[in-house]
Amino acid sequence: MTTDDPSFSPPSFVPFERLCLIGLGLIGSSLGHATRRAGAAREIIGVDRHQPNGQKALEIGFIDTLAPDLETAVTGADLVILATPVGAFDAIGKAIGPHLSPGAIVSDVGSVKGVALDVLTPHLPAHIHLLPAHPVAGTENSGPEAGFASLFDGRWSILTPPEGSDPDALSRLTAFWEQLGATVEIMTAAHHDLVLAITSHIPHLIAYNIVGTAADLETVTKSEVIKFSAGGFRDFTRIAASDPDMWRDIFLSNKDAVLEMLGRFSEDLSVLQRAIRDGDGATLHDLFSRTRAIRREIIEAGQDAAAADFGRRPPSRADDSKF
Ligand SMILES: NC(=O)C1=CN([C@@H]2O[C@H](COP(=O)(O)OP(=O)(O)OC[C@H]3O[C@@H](n4cnc5c(N)ncnc54)[C@H](O)[C@@H]3O)[C@@H](O)[C@H]2O)C=CC1
Ligand SMILES: O=C(O)C(=O)Cc1ccc(O)cc1
Repeated sequence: MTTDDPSFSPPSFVPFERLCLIGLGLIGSSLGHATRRAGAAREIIGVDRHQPNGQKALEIGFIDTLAPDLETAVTGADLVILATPVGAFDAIGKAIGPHLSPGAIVSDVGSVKGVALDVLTPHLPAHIHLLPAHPVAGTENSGPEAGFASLFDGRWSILTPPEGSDPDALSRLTAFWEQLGATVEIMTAAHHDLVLAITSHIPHLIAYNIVGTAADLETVTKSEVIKFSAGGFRDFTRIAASDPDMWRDIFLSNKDAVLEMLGRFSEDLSVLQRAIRDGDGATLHDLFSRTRAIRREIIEAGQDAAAADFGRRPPSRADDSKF
């Protein structure tokens, strides 16, 4: 755990009795596999709106029981994790609120954290510990068959506890993520959403846009785009293959931070546009040299930006003063 708050006690590992996973796709299934591997919960209950995904989860075996509905799923659970697109959180919070066990921890894995606090808080009784989380680990794939136990190994899991959160509950959730292989970082939801807007959300928007632009060109055929796609474009197509529901919800719920970062991005893009128009090679070369140095720093710190290594934490803390 990396936190400056002196009120936290070092996490000790006590497995949860009953983990409830709401949403059994890529992240829900990875949570199930990783929890089993670590022995971090004695029992795993799953529920999914899409019946075939629930059945598949049982068949693969990363849950013990498939609940017929949300109310049954959360009954008796001491840890409930929402692993659905963030747009579903409001309705789920409303449905589970009255059925949660006293003292249960409610968490999530959503890619936007302000929304988790805003929409879940009003639905939860005072005895519930709401502790939102975001594992910075994933792939472009979806569904229960896409998950795997090592997804969180060596990755960051960012926790965004609201002010006044119970230190023991926070300590237990921290220990849980550490058992799953992640390193926990604690920050405010607002700061998380700003940082992830530039490191994850805008890159996805750029990928969706560039692949869309290429697909819509009149003078270049789609088969030419496929045939001659160079490495850079292929990387964009991987990211642009990410789940449409999930990413629609991310952009709609992190609107302010994404628009703020998009404004900066557009300004910088205009500078490049002007440099190209003016034949200003020095400006282009200066930027490309600076960005090449950043890539080298990431690699030296052990954070290879290759797809499979997205979000992997460095072996020692990287100097993040430049980011
Ligand atoms: N895909 C990724 O790489 C990462 C995703 N996340 C976050 O994790 C969450 C889940 O994403 P994935 O697992 O990738 O999505 P996914 O599409 O693989 O799985 C989502 C599952 O939730 C189910 N679901 C949707 N609405 C539901 C509802 N109202 N009640 C019950 N089940 C419902 C779907 O049927 C599906 O099985 C999202 O909030 C996303 O922002 C976080 C880190 C990485
Ligand atoms: O596959 C990739 O490149 C990703 O970016 C995965 C990812 C998607 C969403 C997140 O909130 C965190 C990680």
